[in-house]
Amino acid sequence: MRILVTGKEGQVDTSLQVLGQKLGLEIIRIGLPEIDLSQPESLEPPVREARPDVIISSAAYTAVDKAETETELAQKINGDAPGVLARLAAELDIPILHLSTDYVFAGDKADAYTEADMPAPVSVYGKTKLSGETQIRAATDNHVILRTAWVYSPYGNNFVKTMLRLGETRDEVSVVADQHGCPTYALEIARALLAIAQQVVIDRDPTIRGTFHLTGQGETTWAEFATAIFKGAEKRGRKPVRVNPITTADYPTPAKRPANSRLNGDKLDDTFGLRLDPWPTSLDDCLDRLIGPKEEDPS
Ligand SMILES: NC(=O)C1=CN([C@@H]2O[C@H](COP(=O)(O)OP(=O)(O)OC[C@H]3O[C@@H](n4cnc5c(N)ncnc54)[C@H](OP(=O)(O)O)[C@@H]3O)[C@@H](O)[C@H]2O)C=CC1
Ligand SMILES: Cc1cn([C@H]2C[C@H](O)[C@@H](COP(=O)(O)OP(=O)(O)O[C@H]3O[C@@H](C)C(=O)[C@@H](O)[C@H]3O)O2)c(=O)[nH]c1=O
Repeated sequence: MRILVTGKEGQVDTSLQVLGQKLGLEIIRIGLPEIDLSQPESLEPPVREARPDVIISSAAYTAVDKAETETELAQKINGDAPGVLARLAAELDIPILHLSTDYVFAGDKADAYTEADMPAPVSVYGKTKLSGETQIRAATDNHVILRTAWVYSPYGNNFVKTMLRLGETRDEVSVVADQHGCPTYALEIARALLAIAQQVVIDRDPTIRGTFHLTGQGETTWAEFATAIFKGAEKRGRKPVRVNPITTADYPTPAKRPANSRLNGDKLDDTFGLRLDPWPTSLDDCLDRLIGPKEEDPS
């Protein structure tokens, strides 16, 4: 099976490459400089040439705060490029898997969001990602849109790596404690994407198409997540770092973020029999890869 993936240095595309190689799958990654999603038509030649069995649309403009001022660029990359990719998938009569985000939701719901809930993004990033979803749905029914959240991994940039970097020079870090979500490990996303890709390539059943939520099991806040990262790092020989829990108002940012962006993953489990590992289990694996194994307990 030939799997075309957009993105070359990102968290999910690298995880797909790492896992795909292990499983003996042919992963073809396309990205800068040969294609530039801000010029979506640049996708056409490499996609046609690759003749893939399935497309995974992973690349995106993910700088949430910068998107507030680079609105047009974010719209081209997150909104229009997935639309072009989906039209190409339709023309080639192949399925497209696309990653979207928890930030399509406003964050004012008390419970975890389901696929039946109405998106109402509060940031430019969220709005442009929602536009990508809409353009994909308009282009082809042969799609699987997977909304994920709070992605971390040994690759690219993410919150875990930011905390570890800050912890090198500080004894205390202030982190917001009133935003709730589900940290998700990119290698687990890759595992799910490859399993779903294999199913949709051989099975045209419309019930395994549509929109699904895909996050690590469990929920937390950024402050609790940071605490777990520093505890895990300490078990691997790093110095202790205290987390000072603060409110969103104490940490002003250009982009507004949802207070609650927890996603309910039941539909994915019911449809594909897939549940990702709990986030603390995946965080352990990520820290093993970033720092090394836990030190022996002397007792
Ligand atoms: N990160 C997160 O917390 C979350 C991510 N998602 C979604 O999951 C998907 C994967 O995210 P993740 O792997 O973390 O993203 P990353 O930011 O790690 O990677 C994004 C990839 O997109 C590429 N890219 C950006 N701009 C362009 C462009 N103009 N032309 C070609 N390629 C470009 C980047 O290339 P380069 O490195 O060269 O810039 C990089 O390979 C995205 O669709 C994202 O919206 C959803 C929820 C949470
Ligand atoms: C670095 C830092 C961040 N924060 C806050 C800011 C923010 O509210 C929260 C997370 O910060 P970040 O900027 O790392 O994360 P952010 O860019 O908001 O992450 C989002 O990325 C996009 C791509 C998504 O799709 C989302 O699911 C989500 O993962 O933590 C602190 O409170 N203290 C800190 O020292």
